[in-house]
Amino acid sequence: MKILNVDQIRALDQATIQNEPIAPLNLMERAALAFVDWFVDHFPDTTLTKIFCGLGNNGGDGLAIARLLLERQYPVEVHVVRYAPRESDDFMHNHRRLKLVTEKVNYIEFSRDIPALRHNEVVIDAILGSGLSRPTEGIVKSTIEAINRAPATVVAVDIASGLYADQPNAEDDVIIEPDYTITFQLPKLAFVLPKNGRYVGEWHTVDIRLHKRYIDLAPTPYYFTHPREARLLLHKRDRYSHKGTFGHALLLVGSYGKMGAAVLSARACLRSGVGLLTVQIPRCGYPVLQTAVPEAMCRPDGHQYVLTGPSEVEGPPPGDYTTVGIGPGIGKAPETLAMFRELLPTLKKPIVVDADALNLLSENRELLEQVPPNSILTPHPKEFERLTQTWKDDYEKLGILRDFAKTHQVVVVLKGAYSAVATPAGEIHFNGTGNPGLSTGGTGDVLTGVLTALLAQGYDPVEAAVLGVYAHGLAGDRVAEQRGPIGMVASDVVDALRWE
Ligand SMILES: NC(=O)C1=CN([C@@H]2O[C@H](COP(=O)(O)OP(=O)(O)OC[C@H]3O[C@@H](n4cnc5c(N)ncnc54)[C@H](O)[C@@H]3O)[C@@H](O)[C@H]2O)[C@@H](O)CC1
Ligand SMILES: [K+]
Repeated sequence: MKILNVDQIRALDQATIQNEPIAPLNLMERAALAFVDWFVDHFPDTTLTKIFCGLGNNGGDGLAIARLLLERQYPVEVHVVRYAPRESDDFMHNHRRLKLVTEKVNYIEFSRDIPALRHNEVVIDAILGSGLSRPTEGIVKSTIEAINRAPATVVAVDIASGLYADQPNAEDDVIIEPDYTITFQLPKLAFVLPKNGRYVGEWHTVDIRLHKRYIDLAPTPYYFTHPREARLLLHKRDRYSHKGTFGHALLLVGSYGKMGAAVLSARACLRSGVGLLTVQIPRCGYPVLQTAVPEAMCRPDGHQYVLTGPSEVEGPPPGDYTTVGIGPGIGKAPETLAMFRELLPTLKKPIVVDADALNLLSENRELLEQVPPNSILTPHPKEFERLTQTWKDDYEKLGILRDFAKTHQVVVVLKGAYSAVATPAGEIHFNGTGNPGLSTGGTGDVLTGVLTALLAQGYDPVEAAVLGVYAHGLAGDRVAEQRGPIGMVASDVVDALRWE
């Protein structure tokens, strides 16, 4: 699904109002209803709910939510933060409507008006939404600080008050730290940026039937991979297919002391549907690989400890394989660099480049030009920084990422929470699967195996990256569900891969 910027979100609201057509007040009612449906499902017990409203349309949503919850017998307290003399029209309409249901609306003008908040209460934050245009200050700031100090559960309407939807906040901005964000229709860019984690919490979109045609036509470089979209990428298997149909991949992996990386990438490659797999490892890894991964063919390198290229076992040149995956555990020995340098010009089809192969690229930048177009590079942020430059915030990082993918015509998977897949066309697809349990040694090697397998099966490289990252994260989520994230190891992730 698309991620739109604030101007586009505003235009989308207007397009919905004009084209459906629907009165703005009714659209607000629809948004409030969608929020309340989620809320009632999630908080079925009628705990005391304190709703904090600003004076714009986010506040209007809050007032409508208050009325709808009161109608459902929820004990609700409304607190309007009166930071300015004027309210929006739809705020005023909803204020009048609320007054028909309850007399009790509280106003916060001074700090002493801020109510106490207890741990068994739920706070709904409807102070500021996507209309945020400056840092929070005065009574808005004090109210947010009080909410953040409180032990109550906090649910933000649309976006946490004080958080910009599509531009960086200053370090000292005061922003709501919600447990949940319930946002309308589409996620906001701010939600998928690592620095904002605590200003988003767990986020969900609720459908308020905004104008589909506007969304379809709106230009944006940013996408979030919906599970439905990821599943659609999966190739169906013909019952008459044979192992040749799914390609023959070559993995160049491992070195003395890092043969685990070779095993993990090989096992993940096989578990991701590759037809045939050959793994080239330094000679010392031969018994390891033949024992741990009997399904793979093995090409022992001429060198005992590191990869150098030549092998005693006859085989086609790397360029003849359907694809090549290189990097996990290979180290940076001069002989390995020499091999890499010789190898690249012989490859014409997209490959997967990871780990130490990326570090070799950073240290020998002229090699970047030799990487076959549409190859997939899978750096974590440190590796990406070495490949490019440092950034001052997540937004600048996205710019650098898009430029890099476009300039070098490669697909870059920037790993982390919400891994970002940058395409040669300059788009970025954020992934939502995965959990902190994946921050453990070897999970990157697993991803290399997954992506290599998908390329071998003929997936378009962008689709391979989007689907592979999604499936890898989902496997991690399955493991975390079964055994918790802390004890998760990379082999578990291999075993939990499923393609359906
Ligand atoms: N436009 C629509 O049709 C819909 C809008 N919806 C809601 O409307 C929200 C956007 O509403 P608004 O555009 O009124 O904006 P907000 O409610 O976010 O902000 C209200 C006003 O506060 C002022 N403001 C900005 N930064 C401030 C700050 N730091 N301190 C104090 N005041 C500040 C701005 O002048 C803005 O007009 C969305 O987040 C969403 O919750 C929903 O009802 C869905 C439909
Ligand atoms: K809000």
